Amino acid sequence: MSAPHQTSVVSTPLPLPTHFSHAQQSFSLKKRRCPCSSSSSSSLSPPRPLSHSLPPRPPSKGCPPLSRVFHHRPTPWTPLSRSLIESPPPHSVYNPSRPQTFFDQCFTNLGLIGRGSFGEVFKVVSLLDGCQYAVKRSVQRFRGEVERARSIAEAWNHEGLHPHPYVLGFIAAWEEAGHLYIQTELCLTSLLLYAEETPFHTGETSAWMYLCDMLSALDHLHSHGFAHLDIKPANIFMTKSGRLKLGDFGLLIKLPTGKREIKTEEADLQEGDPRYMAPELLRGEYGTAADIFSLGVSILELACNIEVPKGGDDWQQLRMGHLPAEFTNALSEDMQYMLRLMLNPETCKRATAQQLLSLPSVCKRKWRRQLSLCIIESFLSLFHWSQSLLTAGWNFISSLNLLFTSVYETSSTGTPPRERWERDADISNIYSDSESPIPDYVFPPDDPEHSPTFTHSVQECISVGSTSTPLPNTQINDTHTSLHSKYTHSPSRIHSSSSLSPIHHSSQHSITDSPCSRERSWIIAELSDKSNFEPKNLLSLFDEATLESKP
Ligand SMILES: Nc1ncnc2c1ncn2[C@@H]1O[C@H](COP(=O)(O)OP(=O)(O)OP(=O)(O)O)[C@@H](O)[C@H]1O
Repeated sequence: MSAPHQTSVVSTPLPLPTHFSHAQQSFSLKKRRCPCSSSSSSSLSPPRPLSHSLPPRPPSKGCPPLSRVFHHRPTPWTPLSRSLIESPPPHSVYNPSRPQTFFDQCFTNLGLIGRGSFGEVFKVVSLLDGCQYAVKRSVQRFRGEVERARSIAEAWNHEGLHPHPYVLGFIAAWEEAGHLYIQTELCLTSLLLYAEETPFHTGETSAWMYLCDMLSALDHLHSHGFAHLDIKPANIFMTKSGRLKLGDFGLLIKLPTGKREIKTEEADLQEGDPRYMAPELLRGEYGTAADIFSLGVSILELACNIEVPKGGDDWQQLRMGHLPAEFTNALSEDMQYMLRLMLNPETCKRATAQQLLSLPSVCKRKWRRQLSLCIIESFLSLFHWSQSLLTAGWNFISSLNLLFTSVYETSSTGTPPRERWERDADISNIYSDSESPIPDYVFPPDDPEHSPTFTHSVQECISVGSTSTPLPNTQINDTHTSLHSKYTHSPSRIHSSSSLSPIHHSSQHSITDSPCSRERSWIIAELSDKSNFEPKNLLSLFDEATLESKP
C-alpha cells in the first residue's frame, strides 16, 4: 500500500492458510448485488466478464456418493432444546403417529428466505402461537457423529445465551430424519445482504449505528463468559425496525470463569471467515478480543463501503495494525480512532466492548440510536396493534354476518322465501299441461327424501349464471356435483336412466307437436344427460331452445 500507515509494524508476517492464496488479495470497492442479476441476461446486455473464482471441485470418483453409503433411515423426532423437552407441543398440534414431520405439523411454511453453507432458512407461522419465526434446517443429513455433534452444538450454544435485545432470540431446536432444525426469532434480512442491496445505508453514519448495536451484543456475550468467534455482517441480522441482532452461534465458546481467552490445546476449535479473522486466532489464542477485531473489520468494510481481502499483503497489513488509509482518510477522526482501538494487533492493547461503549463518541450515538429504535418500534407495534384490532373487528362482523345468514338459511329451509316459490311456480307453469313429466315423476309429492333437495338443486341450477342474487350459502359447484352424484349413484327413481328414458322418449315424440313441448323435452333431455348437465340461465335456455326451433 502506498499510503502511510498509522501504527507500528509487527515484523513477522502471519502464516496464511494455503487455500487463501488464490483469494482476493487487496481491498476493493464493494461489488453490488444487482437486483436484475438473478434474471437471465437479455441479448442486448454486454458479455459477462470471465469469472476469476476457482471452479468447484470435480466430484470424487473413488467412492460412491454418501447417500449410498449412509442409507436414509428416517429417525424419529428428537427434541434438542430445553424449551421443547420441558414443554412439548400438545397432541392436538403434534401427533407422532401421523406421517407428517414435526415441522409440517407444527408450522405453516411461508417460503424460503435464505440459504447458507449449512442450512436453508424458512419463514414460518407457528401453529402453537400464530407468530412468525425463522426455521433453519440443515441441508445435509449428518454424515457422522462428529458432524452431528457440531451442528447440535450451535443450537445448544444459542439456547445457553441469555436473551438480549441485540442477540437473535432462540425458540427451539429438534432433530428429525437426520436433519437439525433451529427455530429463531424472524428478522428481515442479514446485514450483509442489507448493505449490498441498499448501498445508501452504508457509510459512516450507518456504521456508527451498527457499531453501537453490536458493541451492546458483544458486551452482553463477553460479560457472560462467551466468545462468538465468527463475527461478520453475514451473521448479523436486521429486524423490521432496523435493530441489529447477532446470530449464528456455531463457533461460540464458553470461556473458563475469569478468563478472556483460551489456547488451542484446551479445545478443538474451528476457524471462522478469514476476512474477519483476528490475528491471534492463527496463534491458537481464542477469546473475546477476537470478536472485537472481527467487529472492527466489519465496521471498516461498512463505513468505507469496501470488500476486505481474504488473504495477501493487505490482509497481513491489516493484522499488523495498518488501516487502508486511501479509504479510511475519508472517515471522521472519531471513527478512525475507534477502528484503531478495535484493530490493534495485540490483544492486551485492544479495547474491550465495555471500554468502547464508555467512550463519549459512542455514548452519545448509542443514546440517539436507542431513542430512534424506541420510536420506530413503538410506531411499528402501534401499527401492528391497530391492524390486529381491525382484523378482529372484521372477523367479528363476518361472524355476525355468518350467524344471520345461517339463521336466514334455517328459516328458508322450512319455508322457502316467496321469491323461490314464485320461481318454482314459473317453472311448473312450463310443465302445466298433462304431458309434464317432472312434477309427478321427478318430485314425488310424498317422497321427503327427494323432493326438497332436488327442487333446490334444480332451482339452483337454473338460477346459476342468472343475474339474480344467489341465495346465501348457495354452493354452486356442489349443486352440480350433488346432482351428478344423484343421477349417477343413487338408487332412487330419478337417477335411473331407465326411469328417465321413457319420459325422454315420450317428450321426444312430442317434439314436433308444439314449441312448448319441444322446449320442455329439451330441458328434460338436459336434465337426464348427466355429463351435459350444466347450470344455465333460464332465459338463455329459452333463447337456445327458440333458436333451435327455428328452421
Ligand atoms: N432469523 C432469521 N431471520 C431472517 N432471515 C434469516 C434468519 N436466519 C437466517 N436468515 C437468512 O438466511 C440466510 C442463511 O442463514 P445462515 O447464515 O444462518 O445460514 P448458515 O447455513 O448458517 O450460513 P453460514 O454457515 O454460511 O454462515 C441468511 O443470509 C439470511 O438472509
